[in-house]
Amino acid sequence: MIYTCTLNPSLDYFLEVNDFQLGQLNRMKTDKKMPGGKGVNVSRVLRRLGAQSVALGFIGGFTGDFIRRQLISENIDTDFVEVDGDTRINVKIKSREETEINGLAPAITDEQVDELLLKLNRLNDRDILVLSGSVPETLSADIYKQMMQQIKDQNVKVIVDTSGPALREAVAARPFLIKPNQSELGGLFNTDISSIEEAVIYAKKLIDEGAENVIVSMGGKGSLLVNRETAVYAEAPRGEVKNSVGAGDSLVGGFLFEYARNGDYIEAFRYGTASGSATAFSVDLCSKEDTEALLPKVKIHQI
Ligand SMILES: Nc1ncnc2c1ncn2[C@@H]1O[C@H](COP(=O)(O)OP(=O)(O)OP(=O)(O)O)[C@@H](O)[C@H]1O
Ligand SMILES: O=P(O)(O)OC[C@@]1(O)O[C@H](CO)[C@@H](O)[C@@H]1O
Repeated sequence: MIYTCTLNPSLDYFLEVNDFQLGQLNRMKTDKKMPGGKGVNVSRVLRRLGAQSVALGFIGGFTGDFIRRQLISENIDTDFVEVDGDTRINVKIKSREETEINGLAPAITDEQVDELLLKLNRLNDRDILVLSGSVPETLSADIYKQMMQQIKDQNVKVIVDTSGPALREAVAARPFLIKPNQSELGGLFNTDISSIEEAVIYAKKLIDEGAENVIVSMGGKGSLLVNRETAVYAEAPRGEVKNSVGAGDSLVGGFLFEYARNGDYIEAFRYGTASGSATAFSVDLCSKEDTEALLPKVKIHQI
């Protein structure tokens, strides 16, 4: 089974404004509320592609209820820990440019953390655990590392998609896969990464620090897969971008879906890149049909 864990999920409030003006009254053209947070998106992508998963993490309040109800309506299993405050609302403004304002997490107690950690005891070597998204302010930045250390003898494959100190700490616990985007990768080394060659150099440093596979997502430029054996670049297909929120989560979901199906890294990488692009070209997350139509357009280059 694939488990996704979202410590900081969100109700994503998407709104479209014709010509967004800072400091003015703007009126919306359209709006939409969606369950969000990186692990939640991975679960939704997996479902759309045809795979089951269990969504773990913390939810609370009316926004948390909304997320749970939406996931259940999409036939996604949930096993969240309830917290007292409301799950945050993240605002995604689409105008000439995309602007995001992500909210603050509700407080989480030590008992609630223990309740989540207890759920990990049931995982075994046939399971995959996706630890995705930011760490709530009230939790320790090394929480992902702690979770991985707790289950290290259960031989679970762990994927980590986060940034900053939480990612740096998690790398030391030897994840199967990490997926920083270009700026998150640069952020780990206090540098700006501007080329594929530079991204390979820094991805290799993360392999030396403990990650087994590193996928660097680079928006419209595509993505990079680096491990001890290979370094490959996938050129993303071109198309009209409708909403890039969740493109990175779709890359993770698509990779996992195909990897769980046939165990081939390169084909999984191609599928993930196509899923990311299919999401960027859709209003919601990718569909299986759109993803598979893009597969032949993802060009893989050995580096
Ligand atoms: N403009 C685009 N055109 C084509 N493909 C895209 C575009 N933007 C994203 N993608 C696809 O989606 C993948 C992931 O995108 P990106 O690097 O933006 O992830 P991210 O920054 O983690 O996104 P998010 O945090 O919103 O989920 C890319 O590797 C690419 O395959
Ligand atoms: O604040 P975080 O946890 O880093 O990111 C949260 C978020 O921006 O990421 C998802 C897209 O990847 C959205 O659904 C959600 O709003």
